[in-house]
Amino acid sequence: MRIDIEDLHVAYAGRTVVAGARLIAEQGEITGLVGPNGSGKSTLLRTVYRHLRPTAGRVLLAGTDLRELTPVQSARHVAALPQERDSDFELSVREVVAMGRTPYKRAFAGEDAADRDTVARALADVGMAEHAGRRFTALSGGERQRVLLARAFAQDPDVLVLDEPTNHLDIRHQVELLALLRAQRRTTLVSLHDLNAAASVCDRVHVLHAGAVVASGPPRDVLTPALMAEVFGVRAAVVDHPLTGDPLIAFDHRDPAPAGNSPASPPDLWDGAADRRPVHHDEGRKGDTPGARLGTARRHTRR
Ligand SMILES: Nc1ncnc2c1ncn2[C@@H]1O[C@H](COP(=O)(O)OP(=O)(O)OP(=O)(O)O)[C@@H](O)[C@H]1O
Repeated sequence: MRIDIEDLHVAYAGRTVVAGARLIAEQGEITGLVGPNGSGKSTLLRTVYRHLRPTAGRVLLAGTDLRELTPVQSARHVAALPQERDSDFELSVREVVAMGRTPYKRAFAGEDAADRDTVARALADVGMAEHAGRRFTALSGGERQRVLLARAFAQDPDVLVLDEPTNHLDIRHQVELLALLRAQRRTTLVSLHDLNAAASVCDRVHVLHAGAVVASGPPRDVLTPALMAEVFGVRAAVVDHPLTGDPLIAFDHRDPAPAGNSPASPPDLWDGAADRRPVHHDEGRKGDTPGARLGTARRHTRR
């Protein structure tokens, strides 16, 4: 199922933190959301899993405004791994994962064989099958993370919304999780701080800056040295990964900001104040905004 986010505005106590964000997560693709701290990634994702209501704009699920669906209807289609990881369940690991089946159950109905299979598969997918009987609160941060991800998988959703799913995971489990997302081919909208992970796993990425999407497209087109400098305020080179051929962003950890450069305020990212359209690399792509090109961003060459 495709997700369309149209001119989304979200405010906390009257303070707008997402201002006119617009993006598409295509059916079966992995769509990445990247951006500096506080740029609005979690806030945008919260509107997709209905933790927050937009102050303006819409979120469409396969063309239907989410507000037209009941919470149960949307929970049958959209599962989330939120950033606020509820962690005080006095439940077993298996019971936490079984909560993912709730949208499919009548009140007080028990589990059937299909539910049990789905829960077992979800636990196995995240490598937690042998911990099924343990108390959730006795797990490490990374283990809890994997259990909450299994709960989202157990919901058997068309759309996965994942806020920093690799947080707390060691590198092996990060790689396994990203491989699993790729293999599942569900519509996935995922925020990631690890730009190299985003470059290797995402079909396309959207860069949020101060609540607006300022660049969109395949990772190789978007995650350029110019964007690293202008949005993140760091020096970086982009090379081909020697093992995979994916873009590999090599950061200069010794010298954070390029000489004389600090992260730009959003309007500086547009070419021309009269035409404040964000930078997209999907020109001609149905439903995406055609736009100006960011500074020295490179043209798409691969993928
Ligand atoms: N519950 C809240 N109440 C008030 N303001 C909030 C709340 N949650 C986030 N904000 C503010 O909204 C802005 C966007 O925050 P958000 O968490 O969406 O950013 P983010 O891009 O996910 O950040 P990070 O990379 O640090 O996780 C920030 O200025 C933040 O302080």
